[in-house]
Amino acid sequence: MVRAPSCGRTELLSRPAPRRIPRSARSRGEQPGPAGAGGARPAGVRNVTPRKRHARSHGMLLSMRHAYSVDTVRAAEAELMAELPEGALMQRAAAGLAAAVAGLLPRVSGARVVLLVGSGDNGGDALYAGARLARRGAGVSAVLLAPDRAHQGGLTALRAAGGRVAEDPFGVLAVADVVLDGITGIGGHGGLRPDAVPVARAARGSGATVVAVDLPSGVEADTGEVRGEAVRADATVTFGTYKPGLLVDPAHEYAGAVRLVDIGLGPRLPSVPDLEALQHADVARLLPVPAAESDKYRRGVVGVVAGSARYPGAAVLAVAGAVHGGAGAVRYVGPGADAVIARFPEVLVHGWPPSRAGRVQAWVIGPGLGDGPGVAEVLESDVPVLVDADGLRGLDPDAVRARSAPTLLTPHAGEAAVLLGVDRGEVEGARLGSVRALAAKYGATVLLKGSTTLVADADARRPVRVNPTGTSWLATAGSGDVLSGLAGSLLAAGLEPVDAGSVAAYLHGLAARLASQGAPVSAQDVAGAIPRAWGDTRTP
Ligand SMILES: NC(=O)C1=CN([C@@H]2O[C@H](COP(=O)(O)OP(=O)(O)OC[C@H]3O[C@@H](n4cnc5c(N)ncnc54)[C@H](O)[C@@H]3O)[C@@H](O)[C@H]2O)[C@@H](O)CC1
Ligand SMILES: [K+]
Repeated sequence: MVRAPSCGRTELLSRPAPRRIPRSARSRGEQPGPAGAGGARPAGVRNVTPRKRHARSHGMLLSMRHAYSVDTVRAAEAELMAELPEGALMQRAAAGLAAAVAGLLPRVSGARVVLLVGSGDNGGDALYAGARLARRGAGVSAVLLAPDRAHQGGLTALRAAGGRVAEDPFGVLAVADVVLDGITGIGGHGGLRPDAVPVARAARGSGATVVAVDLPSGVEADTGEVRGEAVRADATVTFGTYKPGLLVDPAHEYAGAVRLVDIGLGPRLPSVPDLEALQHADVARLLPVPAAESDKYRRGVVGVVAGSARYPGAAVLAVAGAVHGGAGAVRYVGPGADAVIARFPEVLVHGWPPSRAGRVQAWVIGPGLGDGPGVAEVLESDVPVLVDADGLRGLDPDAVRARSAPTLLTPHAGEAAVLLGVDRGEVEGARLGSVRALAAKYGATVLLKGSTTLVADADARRPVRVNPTGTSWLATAGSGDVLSGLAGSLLAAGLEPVDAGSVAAYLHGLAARLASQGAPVSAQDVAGAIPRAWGDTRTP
């Protein structure tokens, strides 16, 4: 039996379990490395009571998780290596890797460990970690994908520790408990090469727990793209810092639970990362808190233009998100006023046009709007505007660029593809590039919805935010409407667009997890759980 490669969560599969950990039992996320690295565990939120224990056990009280590009990592590593004895950094990586793997095994002694070894230092990490495990009594076999170019020091260490080179790769893989994927790390590009594909597939099909070294081989570290075949890991042990690909789909999906091992890189990394993920403490810090003398205008009033004869429910759901989003009041303009009032009597409803609805500090326009009017008019206002769903159709970049106040666009991949004039698959495959391209095209902040929602600031120098609380239960009709109302409310409360978008995505995902408890959840349930999610982030 092998422990669940939870890394970020400490559960052990306590009953006899297959050597392969079922996906449903795998957690996703990170925790500080054994040497106390500054990472955070996943915002996985399954066990919600008692709250404090839950928040702590998920590491969500820690703040911002950062990811850096390969070039930045290499520069930081070079600086650090220049001050350390040769090979010291790799030994740190290998020690952290071996410790993480040992933590997955009930007993290291007697465990069957297979190393997939490529031609670079990623293979070196695997070999040195294999040597450490072999010294503790594991049976370690190395499958060399490029025998002439395998890391010589690592290979010598493995042999000296009693490990061996496998003569029958598929034979050893068939009976492995754990496979370490050391084919490529940050030096890999373009998916697995053909010779690596059969062994990667055999590892996946073997029932062994697959642990990726630094990154799942075959994924693009900088972008999260997967351009060919890649290793599907149950867990990834990454060194020094997260890489963007570990946090962004589709690569994120290949990484399994991610654990960060501290190799001392932190002080060498720039203060501004390429990508960042909020954690509980960050969200708690950003959430608006009404002051003693606050009135509704000081707290912010959000106007919602949503719904149509065809989609009346969208109005109710967008308003539901807005009501729970921290603004002092919600105004509604559109054909769904009766339904909105029936559900939320506290909402102020107004006749057309939006410009005569009274003072607002932010507008949300688009959910369920159909072909309804209003986008051009709302864009002319001098307050922040969030444009979602139908409001995005035919959206004029010049009209957005000409605005005096910020704009937040919240497309899903299909809508983003139309705005960019590309196929939906292109956006889904290259989410980071797509969200940046959209932000540049519109001069706006863009929230690209998905399992790893991304928020790119209008200012390209700022890091893209990736949301860590996403859950597939959110793929339900109307959940985007709730998100737009929630983000709009936060905009009205005075958050910057990038904060409003990323905090809304965080609360939205957390609310879905709290409401779902692993079962299907409706958009209304998600809206109803926002206050719990809000409170959860503030729980010390
Ligand atoms: N630089 C350092 O100080 C440290 C590096 N470390 C490890 O070193 C790794 C980077 O090592 P390298 O720069 O040697 O690069 P990698 O080992 O990641 O990969 C480069 C090698 O893989 C081959 N390759 C590239 N694309 C491939 C593909 N699609 N399929 C198969 N083979 C492919 C290349 O020909 C090259 O030989 C990190 O990911 C990390 O695991 C760690 O030991 C920590 C310290
Ligand atoms: K790897």
